[in-house]
Amino acid sequence: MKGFLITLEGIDGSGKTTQANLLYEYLRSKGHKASLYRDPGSTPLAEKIRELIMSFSLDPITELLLFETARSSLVWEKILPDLQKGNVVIVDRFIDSTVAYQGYGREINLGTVNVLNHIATRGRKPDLTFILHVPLEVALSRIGKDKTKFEDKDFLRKVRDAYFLIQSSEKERQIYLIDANREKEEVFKEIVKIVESRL
Ligand SMILES: Nc1ncnc2c1ncn2[C@@H]1O[C@H](COP(=O)(O)OP(=O)(O)O)[C@@H](O)[C@H]1O
Ligand SMILES: Cc1cn([C@H]2C[C@H](O)[C@@H](COP(=O)(O)OP(=O)(O)O)O2)c(=O)[nH]c1=O
Repeated sequence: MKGFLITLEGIDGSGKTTQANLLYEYLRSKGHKASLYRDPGSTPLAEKIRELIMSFSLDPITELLLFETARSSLVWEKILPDLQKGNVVIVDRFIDSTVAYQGYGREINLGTVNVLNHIATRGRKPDLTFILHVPLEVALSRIGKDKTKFEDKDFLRKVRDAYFLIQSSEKERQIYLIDANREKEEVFKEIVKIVESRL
């Protein structure tokens, strides 16, 4: 399989974007061809869809389909071509977010979520996934006052538990649970060690 796909997952405020940026800069400094994307987003269409998702109150299925449409655009326009070129592709959120937020969080049938994830990604699974774990109170204090519709404590508790279930059930994948309630540099050291052992 060409290229290497790394995804960062975890509840809002767990530090994914911070670690994704650090990893991208690190890999480039080591001479790797690397790409950094966010899901939903990173194509003109997916960025528009991101705005729609965040600004409308949506029923769960419409929300699910919008996330999957954005992902399809990102996978087709960016991720698959970059992997084909042999890049290390880092994505801030991916399929596990949909299982956690729409599957467990919004209680949509998991089979439906998995089928749509498979269609949107053309079956390309991540080669390595980090789930960043922080206590809910820490995540909420990092987010601050400007909370989105996904950043309610009870909802995030369900999402947090879902990530634990994903990590313990998807045995055929490389999924690492990372204690992200530490200094950014400490968290990053652990991530880099794992990435280097896999590349
Ligand atoms: N290890 C950390 N310790 C303390 N604050 C952090 C840490 N990692 C990230 N932050 C801060 O928490 C906030 C959310 O981080 P971010 O990386 O955007 O998380 P996410 O992408 O998971 O929502 C930001 O203000 C960021 O600077
Ligand atoms: C990718 C994805 C994100 N989301 C949610 C999680 C986030 O609250 C929101 C926007 O993502 P994002 O801004 O990347 O999250 P964060 O606040 O952690 O930086 O979309 C889903 O509900 N399902 C999905 O499939």
